[in-house]
Amino acid sequence: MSRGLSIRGLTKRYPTHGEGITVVSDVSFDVGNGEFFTMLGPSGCGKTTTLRMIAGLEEASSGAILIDGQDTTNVPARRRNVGMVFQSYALFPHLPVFENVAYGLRIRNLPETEIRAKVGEILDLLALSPLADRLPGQLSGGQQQRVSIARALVYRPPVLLLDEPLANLDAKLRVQMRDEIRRIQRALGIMVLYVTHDQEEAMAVSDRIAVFERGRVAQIGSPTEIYDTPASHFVADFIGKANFLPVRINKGNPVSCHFPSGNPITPGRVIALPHQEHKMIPAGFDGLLMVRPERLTPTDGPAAIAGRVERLQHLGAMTRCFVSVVGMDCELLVDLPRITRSRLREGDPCKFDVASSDVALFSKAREMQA
Ligand SMILES: Nc1ncnc2c1ncn2[C@@H]1O[C@H](COP(=O)(O)OP(=O)(O)OP(=O)(O)O)[C@@H](O)[C@H]1O
Repeated sequence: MSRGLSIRGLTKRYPTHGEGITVVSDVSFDVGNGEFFTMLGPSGCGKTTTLRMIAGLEEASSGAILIDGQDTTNVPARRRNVGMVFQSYALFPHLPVFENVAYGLRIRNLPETEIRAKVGEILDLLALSPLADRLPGQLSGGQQQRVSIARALVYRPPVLLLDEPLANLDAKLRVQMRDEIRRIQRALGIMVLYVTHDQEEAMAVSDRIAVFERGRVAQIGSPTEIYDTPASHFVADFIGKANFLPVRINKGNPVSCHFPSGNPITPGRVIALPHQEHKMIPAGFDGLLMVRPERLTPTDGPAAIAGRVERLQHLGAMTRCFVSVVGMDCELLVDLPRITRSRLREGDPCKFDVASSDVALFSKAREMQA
């Protein structure tokens, strides 16, 4: 029997006047016990709908949801043994913290001693014990969200589902709380399925991420895999910062092209090019070279890219340079560690180099069609 969660071909269609709309399309992934798995994507791409189908709050149009090998696709929400935390905390305003957390255990008629022990333990874990007698209205947003997490965890569900749990918190608290959620997940060794549209948050907490694009999974991988080897233009653009330079592709194997400066390069990765399987790319085909801003290094020697520093942004540990590329109508982002920034001034000509292993080539035509 396979352990963990298995999603197979999950699809959700809503009937509308015409043919209906498909908001989740053939989504499949596996999540292991104890894994922190995040569904990431822009607003409206189907993350919440997928999570709600896993929770049993939304009926799947087709596909299957298996927990520890058991098909739970048609099991009602209350019998699924998953905990769910929503963006809105949904606490009972008239009940103190302790009773908010104890509520679900009370309606299940657990003995009082057991309730006290279970609630006490989870309040300790979330550092909420000193606040046990307060009403939700007397708590900060972050504390209220911790109570709602405690309430979901008190049953010790093997799967915890979190839908944008930090959306209502300010930036600093969001960072604190995401680390807290990760700590609790590790301490309890439970599986967490997390939904966010914030790529930095996803990168910071997840073991693996599924990037969603218009109802489909565009890529699944560890944060490093997704950042270093994005599977498509969409993923490269959505995760972190990326420069895309239009280039003409040379015919040949391996595929090569030229930087705007005229320097040839054989990209470390070639992604989604037509005819790629035959290794015969039509000469003169348009492509996009992708390079991350921190992979560009200033040089005095022969350079891949020549330009002019238009603007410098000092961001503390690093400096972000906005560079206009010679002979091209495009702006390049270059992130430099603070230590090297003194070499560049606004208005100066500048040259940058990049290793071929740090360059990926995408098909421009195909991305335009998508
Ligand atoms: N009852 C419904 N009928 C028709 N379309 C719906 C219904 N519920 C949701 N949708 C549509 O399904 C799509 C996916 O919604 P969903 O909430 O899953 O996206 P999301 O990725 O979680 O976005 P967000 O981050 O904004 O919550 C959206 O385009 C939404 O408008």
